Amino acid sequence: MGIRDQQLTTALTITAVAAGISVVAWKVSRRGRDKGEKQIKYSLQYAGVRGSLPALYDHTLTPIFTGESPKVYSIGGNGTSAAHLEVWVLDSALNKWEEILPASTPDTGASVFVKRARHAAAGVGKAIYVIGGYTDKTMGDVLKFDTDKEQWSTPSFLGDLPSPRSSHSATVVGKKVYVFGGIGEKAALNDVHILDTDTNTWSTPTVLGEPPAPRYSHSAVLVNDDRIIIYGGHNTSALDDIWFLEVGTPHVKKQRGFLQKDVVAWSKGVIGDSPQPVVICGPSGVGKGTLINKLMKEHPQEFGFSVSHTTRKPRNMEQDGVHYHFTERPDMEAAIQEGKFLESADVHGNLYGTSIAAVEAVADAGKRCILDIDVQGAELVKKSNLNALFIFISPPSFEELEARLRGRGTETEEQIEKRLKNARKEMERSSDTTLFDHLLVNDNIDVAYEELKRILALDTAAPNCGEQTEEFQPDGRWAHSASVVNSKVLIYGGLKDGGKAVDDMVVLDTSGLKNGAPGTSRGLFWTRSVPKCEFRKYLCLSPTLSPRFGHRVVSLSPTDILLSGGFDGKQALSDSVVLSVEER
Ligand SMILES: Nc1ncnc2c1ncn2[C@@H]1O[C@H](COP(=O)(O)OP(=O)(O)OP(=O)(O)O)[C@@H](O)[C@H]1O
Ligand SMILES: Nc1nc2c(ncn2[C@@H]2O[C@H](COP(=O)(O)O)[C@@H](O)[C@H]2O)c(=O)[nH]1
Repeated sequence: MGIRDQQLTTALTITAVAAGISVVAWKVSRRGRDKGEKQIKYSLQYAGVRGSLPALYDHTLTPIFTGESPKVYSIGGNGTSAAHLEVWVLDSALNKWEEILPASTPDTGASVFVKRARHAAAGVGKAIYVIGGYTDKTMGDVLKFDTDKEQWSTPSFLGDLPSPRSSHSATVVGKKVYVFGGIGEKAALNDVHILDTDTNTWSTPTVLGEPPAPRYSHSAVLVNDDRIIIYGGHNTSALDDIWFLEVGTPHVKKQRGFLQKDVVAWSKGVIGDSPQPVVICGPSGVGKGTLINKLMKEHPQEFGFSVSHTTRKPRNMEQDGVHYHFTERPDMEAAIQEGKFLESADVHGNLYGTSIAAVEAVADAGKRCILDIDVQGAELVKKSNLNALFIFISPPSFEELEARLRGRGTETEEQIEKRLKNARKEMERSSDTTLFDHLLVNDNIDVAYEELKRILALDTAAPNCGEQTEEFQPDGRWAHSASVVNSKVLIYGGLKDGGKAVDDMVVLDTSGLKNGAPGTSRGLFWTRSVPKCEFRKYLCLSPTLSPRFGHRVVSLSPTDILLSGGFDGKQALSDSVVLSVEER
């Protein structure tokens, strides 16, 4: 089969080394949902050197699962020596690397592989798709490697292939491969392409939301099985932003059904929790606005009002942008079609709605968002990913409601009649505990206000702030690696501005992930993984694991990560190391 054995060094095995080498533990505490200290501890254990590849970087590592332990294929890359840079395989059960000399294809009589680096590779079933890359020019071809036959082919695809690019990402979700970004022939890219390996078709989906800036040498890994987390990369400088490309979230599935097209959605990652929003509902004239005004006046730093859009005309004292964004129906309908609204409804003959931007603005100010919306809107928010607290305000009697509405003197008789009619329907929902968490009767305003404050203070589900006791924001980096263990994204090495290779690991904790498209993805936390000295001590068991970039990682199991190769600034590296990550 053309496999040439390479002499391998297997001086250390996983069990031999892992035993007894307690390496590092680190702790991050934060104030959050539990209002106490939350500790995240890992210990990383050096697990063994598993043979050696040629010294190389900017290659790809692709796992193919045939049994319990995968085979990992290293393809292409740059190396100190130009030879032996086609395909290598690590049989993780046998613990050894072997070079594969791919079988020739009948039409060419030779392997169709064209030497390349900074390409992307995606393993689906037993096939590996190699997309683009760079030799002496940027490449746009797509090759397929059959791991059973150990043979390359150049498949004919339907649809348009991604434009030539290198240092892009290709992430496998089911049988689809999502290609993002990279650097093209002229500039960095931020486009998304999908390869459906079932139909051999390339397509460009409808992309919802604001995309990240163009970038290359970023990392892309799948989290929650339904979104790809993109971190860092380079454009004109090292990037430190976090993005989610949602490919199978409920929002994306809903939009797919609605638009009858393939849809993906961008959501920007935000560090820290935002306080739980509060939805205040109740019939017109019950006193929602009066209660909210009191709350905002007494706690201006804690609460922020979500300024709705409406097609209703302004009342005397109402200011545009403060009480409402007063708008024309066609404009508002167009914005709703563009997906800019969290909810919208026809209320008493006018269109009202909460824009995503209105809620984001309050959350960005670190305040707890108050939404004053009708029951239809509350139902839609309930179905969204806002995770709000729902309060229904009820009048002591229908007569009192009518008296308040008339006493306010802001509506015509016709409008009052309409609002009272709708009030009866809304009141029927007041005790629906599937929708509302609290029912508050506004009889005496001072008593009702105290009750509202009690509800808000007693809501233990609501984090009071997103503050981390250990504030930490890593510098941007590119040509790093990322892998996921238990919702934690382990980011290792890479380059920082100034062009220096680094050897630190930072961890992005996504276990508290909230919200998402069509808004931001909140609840992320950075943790400083391993104190550097400890990590070095740990690493000194493997003297060759030095600062590096252009290395590659791949998950061998839910807890074991294989890291191989890279460039330390002077030379290509040939080591392969398994990090065994234990969370306690
Ligand atoms: N507990 C109360 N006792 C007596 N009057 C009240 C009480 N609460 C509010 N009001 C009065 O009732 C009227 C309606 O209140 P408000 O405008 O706050 O209602 P709302 O629920 O916000 O109405 P809408 O949904 O139409 O905006 C106002 O004149 C207000 O001063
Ligand atoms: N579904 C939504 N309902 C909203 C929104 N903003 C306000 N409202 C509700 O409309 C009525 C009437 O308000 P008014 O200011 O004309 O008296 C009231 O019940 C509000 O709760 C919204 O964005 N979405």
